[in-house]
Formats: sequence, structure tokens, C-alpha cells
Amino acid sequence: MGIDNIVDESFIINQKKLKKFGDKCNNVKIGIMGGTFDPIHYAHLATAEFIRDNYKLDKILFIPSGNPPHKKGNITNKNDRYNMVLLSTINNDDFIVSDIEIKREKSTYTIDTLKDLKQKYKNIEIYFITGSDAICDIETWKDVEGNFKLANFIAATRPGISLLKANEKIKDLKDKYDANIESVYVPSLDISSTYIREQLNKHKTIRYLVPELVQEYIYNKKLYSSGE
Ligand SMILES: Nc1ncnc2c1ncn2[C@@H]1O[C@H](COP(=O)(O)OP(=O)(O)OP(=O)(O)O)[C@@H](O)[C@H]1O
Ligand SMILES: O=C(O)c1ccc[n+]([C@@H]2O[C@H](COP(=O)([O-])O)[C@@H](O)[C@H]2O)c1
Repeated sequence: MGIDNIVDESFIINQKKLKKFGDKCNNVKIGIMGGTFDPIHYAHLATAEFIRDNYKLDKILFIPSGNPPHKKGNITNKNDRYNMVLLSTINNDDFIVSDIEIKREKSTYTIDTLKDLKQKYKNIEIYFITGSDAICDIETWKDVEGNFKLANFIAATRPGISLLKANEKIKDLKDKYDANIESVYVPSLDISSTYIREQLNKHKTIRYLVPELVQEYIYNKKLYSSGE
């Protein structure tokens, strides 16, 4: 089966997961893994899975950012980034992909997403998962206080980011905003999308850094200069 057919199939499977989730969505705890995912890699997936298990979350909602205002430089087409997230989650019933931000025409801010989710799914408790790098920058986000009112935050340790600095920041945020944030140790995977893009630019391997289907998609669509 060609990669385009697998994308179509993963879209259908995800629609079924979304429907089932919506039907049963009462009093559930969900994790949100938001990201630019340019491209999605194994550290995103492993972090989400580790936190799902440790916090006994019912599902993880992956939300690729549509138009992230904070990311500098060229970003890959949002449909390609969304398709790669679909392919990565095809075999996991607990991982669901939301296109809520992909469909938004304007800049995508987390506060709008949290409000939309609270409106759509009544009675959900949200755990927003970030790497410890993202938590250190959270005061630059739109309506930081509003975000803390609508969700709990989990800051996953990330190689290269000082745990001491992250913990100091978390303490500061708790004091200042009465925020519910926890720092969680996650087994380290020193992978970033930047590194994967660099590898591809140099025509070097990305095998075992991203799911096989994502690798196939990247080569098939000639993303990140992989086809030149
Ligand atoms: N290796 C990692 N360990 C823990 N968290 C991570 C890791 N990589 C990314 N994250 C977290 O996943 C979320 C989405 O990250 P994003 O899509 O920007 O990936 P990235 O690898 O940081 O990308 P880039 O290198 O392009 O900045 C962020 O909260 C980020 O902190
Ligand atoms: O809402 C904001 O102002 C905001 C600013 C920066 C990042 N975020 C969110 O944080 C998540 C991780 O972002 P990133 O840039 O590390 O991919 C993703 O869901 C973004 O939408 C949100």
C-alpha cells in the first residue's frame, strides 16, 4: 500500500477514535501534547506515553499547531505535519489527533484551544504536557494566567535543559499564578525536530528517530531537502 493510502487509512481510524472518545467523554482525564511537530519524533511519542501511564490519563490528544506565531523561520505545510502525526499514532488507541489548530486560519494560541476543548467536551480535566524548555518560556504565551486556570501543566524533563532552572521557574509560576504544574522525570531521549531536519539536510540517517511511516512520508514528499 502506498503512503498516501496509509495516510487516508490513518485519517479514517483517527475519525473513529475521535467519535468513540466524544461519545464516552464524561469525567475523563486527558493529556494534551501540543507541538509544531516539524516533524514529530520518538521523544514526543515516548514522553506522551510515559505521562499517560504515570498519570493514569484516559487519552492523549495530539494537537499539531496550525500557525504557531512563536516559531521563527520556515515551517513545513501544516497538512504534512498533521499527516505525520496521524501516521505516528495509527497503532495506538490511546493516542488521538485533533485538527482543532490545523483548521484555525489565524495564529494558534493554546488559550483558544483550551477554551474550545472545554466547550466541546464537558467534564474533562486537562493535563497539558510540555518539555521543560517550553515551560521556561510559558510567560511569553498569550494569556498565561488563563492557561493555568483551564489546565494542569506537566513539564517533562528534556536533555540539555537544566532541571534546576526548570524547577525554579515552576516554583515561581506556582507562586505568581497559583498554577498547577508538576515537573516529571521522563527517560531521556535527546531528539529534536531541529536535529532531524539537519540530518535530512545533510542527507544523513533519521532511522529510529522517527516512526518508519513518518520516515517514508518524509522521503516520499521530499520534505526537508530529503529528495535533492
Ligand atoms: N526530546 C524531548 N524530550 C522532552 N520533550 C520534548 C522533546 N522534544 C520535544 N519536546 C516537547 O514537545 C513539545 C513539542 O515540541 P516541538 O514540536 O517544538 O519539537 P522540538 O523537537 O522541540 O522542535 P524544534 O527542534 O523544531 O524546536 C514541546 O513541549 C517540547 O518541549
Ligand atoms: O499560546 C501561546 O502563546 C503559545 C506560545 C508558544 C507555544 N505554545 C504551545 O506550546 C506547545 C509547544 O510548542 P512548540 O513551539 O515547542 O512546538 C504547542 O502546543 C504550542 O501551541 C503556545
